[in-house]
Amino acid sequence: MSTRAGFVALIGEPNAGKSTLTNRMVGAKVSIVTHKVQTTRARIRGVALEGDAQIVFVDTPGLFKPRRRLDRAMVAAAWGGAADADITVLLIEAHRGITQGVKAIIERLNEFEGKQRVALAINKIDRVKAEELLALSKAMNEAFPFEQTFMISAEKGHGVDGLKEWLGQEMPEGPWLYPEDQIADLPMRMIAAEMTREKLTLRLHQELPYQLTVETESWEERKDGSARIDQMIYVMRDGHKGIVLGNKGETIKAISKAAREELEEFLGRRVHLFLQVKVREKWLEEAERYSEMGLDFRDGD
Ligand SMILES: Nc1nc2c(ncn2[C@@H]2O[C@H](COP(=O)(O)OP(=O)(O)OP(=O)(O)O)[C@@H](O)[C@H]2O)c(=O)[nH]1
Repeated sequence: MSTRAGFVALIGEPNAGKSTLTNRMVGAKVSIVTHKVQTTRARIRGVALEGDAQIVFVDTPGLFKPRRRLDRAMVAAAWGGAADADITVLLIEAHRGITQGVKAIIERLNEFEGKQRVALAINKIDRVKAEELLALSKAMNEAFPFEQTFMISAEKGHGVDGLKEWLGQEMPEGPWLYPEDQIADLPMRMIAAEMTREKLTLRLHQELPYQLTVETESWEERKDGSARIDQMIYVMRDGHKGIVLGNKGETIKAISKAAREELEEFLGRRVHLFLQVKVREKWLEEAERYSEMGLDFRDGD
């Protein structure tokens, strides 16, 4: 069977319904909310299956009109995420029409000059009358040549199947990006490891974050309702170990604190997190490391 897989960037103003739409497409399956795309430009909202296609929805945060330099840089990064995606879906709210925010997004879309495939999804159609909807769709298509226009209610489910079907068909041929069983329910141990890896990525510079991996080694539920979680950070060189630990262990302490706080928030209870660092020169070649990450390890890859 030939499979398809690709990325769909969901863009839209805050509150447009991006999360509601993703949850609906992903269905009962848990979305990988914490997983960052390696570039850290985009966040994965969820992975949906449509026939033989795997659709990875990525978020492009912060689509607002930037004033400060930093904000502009963030917005540029967000648009980078959209440029990397196979298809971009602009989600707008039917009852709000073409707002200033939507206008600004269209302006940016026009800068892609036809290099990016863009579809329009008018959401919350349950809040407007049919005539209004048609007028909005016409005005939007005059402002930008959308490849397709979908009218949906992410909350009620109307029109969502049509959108999903179309996205599935349009994904490029290729192997799935995530193994099927991993999407359904990403084990908590892996989510916890991802959280620590994210903190390492935020704190360490250059390529180091790509040269390490984090595994949850044990997870103990305690009588008082808290959890004790032990994780191992594998690095490739002694020097890297020193960097991860930091002066007097400062770096690892800060990472551990940040990861623990996020875990506590996620789990809604107290967590005791213990991190250790081990040098494992060849972890990239060890099959076991891959299965822990939910990836297939094949000889010769
Ligand atoms: N009436 C109606 N409300 C909807 C629909 N879809 C989403 N909403 C509501 O719109 C609000 C925002 O939805 P979210 O999915 O959180 O929006 P979002 O775009 O993910 O927001 P950010 O994560 O802040 O960017 C929620 O209160 C939803 O219940 C819809 O089809 N109809």
